[in-house]
Amino acid sequence: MRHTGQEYIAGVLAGNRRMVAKAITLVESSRAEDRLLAREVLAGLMPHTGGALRVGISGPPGAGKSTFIEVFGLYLIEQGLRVGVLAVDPSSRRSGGSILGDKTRMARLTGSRQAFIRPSPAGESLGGVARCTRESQLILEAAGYEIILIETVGVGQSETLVAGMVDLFVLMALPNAGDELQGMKRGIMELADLVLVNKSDGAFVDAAQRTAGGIESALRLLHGGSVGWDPEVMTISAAEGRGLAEVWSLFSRFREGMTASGALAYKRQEQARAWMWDLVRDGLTQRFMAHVQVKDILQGLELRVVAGEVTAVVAAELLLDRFTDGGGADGL
Ligand SMILES: Nc1nc2c(ncn2[C@@H]2O[C@H](COP(=O)(O)OP(=O)(O)OP(=O)(O)O)[C@@H](O)[C@H]2O)c(=O)[nH]1
Repeated sequence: MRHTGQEYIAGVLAGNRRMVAKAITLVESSRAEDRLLAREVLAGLMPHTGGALRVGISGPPGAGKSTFIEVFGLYLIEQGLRVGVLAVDPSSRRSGGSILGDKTRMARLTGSRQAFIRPSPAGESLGGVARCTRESQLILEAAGYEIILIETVGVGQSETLVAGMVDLFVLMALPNAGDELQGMKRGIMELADLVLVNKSDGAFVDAAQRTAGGIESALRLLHGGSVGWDPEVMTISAAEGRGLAEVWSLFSRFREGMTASGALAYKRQEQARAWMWDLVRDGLTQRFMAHVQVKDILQGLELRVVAGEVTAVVAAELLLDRFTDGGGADGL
């Protein structure tokens, strides 16, 4: 049965898990009628959002992100909090599976009534995944989830997207004394508000300390992280559940400090502004590609550009003219 916008809104605000799941399915749909309904639902929920701490977690495969999210999520629940977990996983398109896709990986957290875990939507472009994740985040906030953890796998573009939708961005690293930055690109290190060197247990404790020291020096030179916050480095062991209270206390310190200084409000305002422009750009591209007059000549023109018969500049101008006045001089 199809629900009305009001039913979605009331269900989500009441924290009804089934309605939360359905509302996320709704925003994941790209059908025109679903988009219209999703817009109504999101507008109704909007005044009830913004209360959660939004955290992005990234790092190379095998760093222990899933293990950490499971134990940290359970720790937060013990503190009386409700936790939402989302993923931005561009690889889910190809493999069909995804981070979080396999629920056995976070079995205990998945089983908790205080947690809501949603894998990355499949079959979407990275921009599409980002849109769904942003909208799902709003739904979870309106439903009363107080901490939203957004996991992403380290492939560059997805980190930048996630960093653009969260308050605090965490990078997870492995103890590896020989290569303290572990091939992490400078641009990604610059996004980090906190670097967690995981697996600081057993034989890895010393290596983890050395890695943390190396990363600390690198961070000092980078001057990265959120405006108004100096990035920090900590060693933890997700497997042994060590460091969870310290991570939570850092999150709280981040939120309090950034709220008091106004930096968090400013960051969110700028994120909203950038999000709007992302949507305008995406929408324009979609409309451009679907424009009849543009479609008429697009393919042929592209081939002529590739063949060197028409310059890119002339071709682009011609296409844009067609788009804006539906005609344009065909002076080729
Ligand atoms: N020794 C040790 N092993 C850990 C720790 N955390 C995770 N692991 C192990 O490291 C492996 C990878 O952990 P995951 O949590 O799946 O890592 P991930 O970063 O989510 O990996 P991807 O989803 O592939 O990106 C698993 O075998 C974990 O059991 C830790 O703190 N100490």
